[in-house]
Amino acid sequence: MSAQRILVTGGAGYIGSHTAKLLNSGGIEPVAYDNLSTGNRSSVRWGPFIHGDILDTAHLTRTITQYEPDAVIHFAASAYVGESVADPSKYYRNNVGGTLSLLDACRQAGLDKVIFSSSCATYGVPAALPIAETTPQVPINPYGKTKLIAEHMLADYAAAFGLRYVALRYFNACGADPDGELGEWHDPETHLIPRALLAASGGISRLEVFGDDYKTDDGTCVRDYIHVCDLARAHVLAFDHLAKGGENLAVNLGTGHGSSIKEILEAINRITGRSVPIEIHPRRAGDPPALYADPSLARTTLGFSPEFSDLDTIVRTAAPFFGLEARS
Ligand SMILES: NC(=O)c1ccc[n+]([C@@H]2O[C@H](COP(=O)([O-])OP(=O)(O)OC[C@H]3O[C@@H](n4cnc5c(N)ncnc54)[C@H](O)[C@@H]3O)[C@@H](O)[C@H]2O)c1
Ligand SMILES: O=c1ccn([C@@H]2O[C@H](COP(=O)(O)OP(=O)(O)O[C@H]3O[C@H](CO)[C@H](O)[C@H](O)[C@H]3O)[C@@H](O)[C@H]2O)c(=O)[nH]1
Repeated sequence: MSAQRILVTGGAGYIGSHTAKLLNSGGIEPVAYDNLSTGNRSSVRWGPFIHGDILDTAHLTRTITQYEPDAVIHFAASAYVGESVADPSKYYRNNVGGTLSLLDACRQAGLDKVIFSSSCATYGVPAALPIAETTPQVPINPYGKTKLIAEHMLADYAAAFGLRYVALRYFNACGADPDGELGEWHDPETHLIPRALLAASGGISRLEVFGDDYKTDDGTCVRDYIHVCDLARAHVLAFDHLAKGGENLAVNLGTGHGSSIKEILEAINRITGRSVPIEIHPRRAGDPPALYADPSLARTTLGFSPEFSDLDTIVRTAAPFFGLEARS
């Protein structure tokens, strides 16, 4: 059998680069295809880099024809909830138009396996917790809507053209490569944990905490934080699943456990010895109070369970990128 290879759209980004590293360590060559709009060229180190846009169907088709990958993992997208409310055009173009372009390139070039980055944002404000895959998907912002439309596109292409897919609905990605080779590098950074670490290290004066009057145990929002290395491994398992002829799937990737913002700040203090200066701000528009997964379907279908997703490991791996030492 020839060596295995996977096209990784968004391979210069945060989750894409961690996944590329893991693929490479398992003997699968990742071919990163990225326009570097939010990704970093320096994060592509484990396979070829193609500078291209997913909206360019002809370029994608040529790339697939040239490299003959066994599957594509489709990370490339715009991924800021707030920005999607302010500029829905960008999100429908890049996330819906871009996914359509990719699926058509796959069809033209005869590539039939797609692993897709979906999101718990497709559920909106869930009626009940934990969130199972059967929970109605009623997104409350354009970002979540574009991810849901892409899931519908996958199902329709599967029915009409025999496409095979796994849609992975990530909860909150966080943490960094334990070897220190990759981290979460966004500019501007909007995610909670990197911003809290920036505040702890003096990179910003304080963390703005968006709301402390939610109906949660301590008043702050609760999220299901999953380590990026666990997410990366789930993609490898999803590829194995499709390669073995497994059925099409849409599964949650979370831990099943929710952590509040205050618990995150306590973990940072425990691991780094630094306290995070904070300022309480009003609630951020569109933030559900609590989101956490029922992770059982990913376990039974893909054999996936998180290994790195306890708060201490998350902070311990992320802290060095902000010049903070983790206490042993
Ligand atoms: N980070 C999270 O917590 C989270 C949660 C749920 C889902 N997701 C999804 O996971 C995927 C990866 O997220 P991330 O956090 O690594 O984001 P990221 O911004 O670090 O990575 C996205 C990558 O896609 C590239 N890209 C964007 N538009 C492109 C285009 N038109 N053509 C080619 N490349 C393009 C960017 O340059 C970047 O390298 C996204 O689809 C995102 O929606 C992320
Ligand atoms: O400076 C900050 C940043 C965030 N938060 C709060 O921390 C929590 C987590 O916020 P993030 O921005 O880190 O993450 P989100 O839950 O908003 O978004 C993440 O999960 C979404 C699904 O709900 C999408 O998939 C999205 O791509 C992904 O970043 C929220 O309550 C937010 O209000 C703050 O208080 N201050």
